[in-house]
Amino acid sequence: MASPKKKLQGLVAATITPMTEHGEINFSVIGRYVDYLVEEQGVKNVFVNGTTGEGLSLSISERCRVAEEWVTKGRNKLDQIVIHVGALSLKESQELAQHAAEIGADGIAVIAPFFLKPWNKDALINFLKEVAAAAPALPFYYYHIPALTGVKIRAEELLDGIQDKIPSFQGLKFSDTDLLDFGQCVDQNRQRQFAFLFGVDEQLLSALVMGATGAVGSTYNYLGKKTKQMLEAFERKDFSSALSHQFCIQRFINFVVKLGFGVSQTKAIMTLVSGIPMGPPRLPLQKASREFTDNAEAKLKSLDFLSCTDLKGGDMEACS
Ligand SMILES: CC(=O)N[C@H](C=O)[C@@H](O)[C@H](O)[C@H](O)CO
Ligand SMILES: CC(=O)C(=O)O
Repeated sequence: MASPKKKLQGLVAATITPMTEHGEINFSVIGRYVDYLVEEQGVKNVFVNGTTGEGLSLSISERCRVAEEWVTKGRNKLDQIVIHVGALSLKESQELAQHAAEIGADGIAVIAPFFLKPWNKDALINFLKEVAAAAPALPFYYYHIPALTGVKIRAEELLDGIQDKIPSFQGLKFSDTDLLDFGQCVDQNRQRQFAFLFGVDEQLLSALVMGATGAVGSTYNYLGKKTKQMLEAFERKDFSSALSHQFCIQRFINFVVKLGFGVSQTKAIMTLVSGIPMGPPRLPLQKASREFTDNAEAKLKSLDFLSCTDLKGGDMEACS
């Protein structure tokens, strides 16, 4: 059985894949990106080539090169680097898993194949098992994101007996709002040392109550520090501060969701907050509009998520 050096816990940033204006991957800024996460956001775990990283929009060789760059630049700086290796083709997924093992990644994660879909638990488990077997020494995480894959097999059902089939199974990344399903994953696996990583950043506090051991999300790229304050308040059982922090984060996410929020917008926000050019997304996604970026910037400033000198105290709505 694969045994991670340390259980994956706390915040995990779902990394953005930086691109040039011409749509090529901008490998040159990944080193700076690692330093920014560690030094400015206090985030030391990353989830590479997932939804936010446009993993499914990259070629296999690009995915390998991105993974290599994170592993190289993250060495001695990051705690854990998990590579998403899900693909529609089992062969490609296995190739990516093997590659992740070769370069020394700390774990692999896989989504359900989403074009020709597994229609029941056994079909999905069989697919996942074959991918995991290509990198048997690497901790394996199932990435549950039914709204995007269309595969609605409940995580609770999938986890039942999963280690018998996939000995390297170490945890779940749960990107859904069904807290009954999530809570039952935790409740039914109490004896096992699984990582339960929640993936809906605006609802993380509810998932912590249900037993989440960590979180993977796009907003931890730029709200990592803020979210850590919430985790710390929760740890010390100061639930009223934890709730204030969650509401503060919600005010921002609610604002951008109403404007239309996705990977393109995440790239624009991260460029603003970190100063590192993340560039446009790759087609079929389209670049966030100037209007979006201006509105997001004003909101970030008023919530004090972005240092600013041009706002008067009266215009601020910063939370403690
Ligand atoms: C669909 C999607 O990309 N979900 C992300 C991770 O799973 C989240 O981090 C969201 O971006 C975040 O919760 C904001 O809605
Ligand atoms: C949010 C997340 O986990 C992803 O981008 O894959």
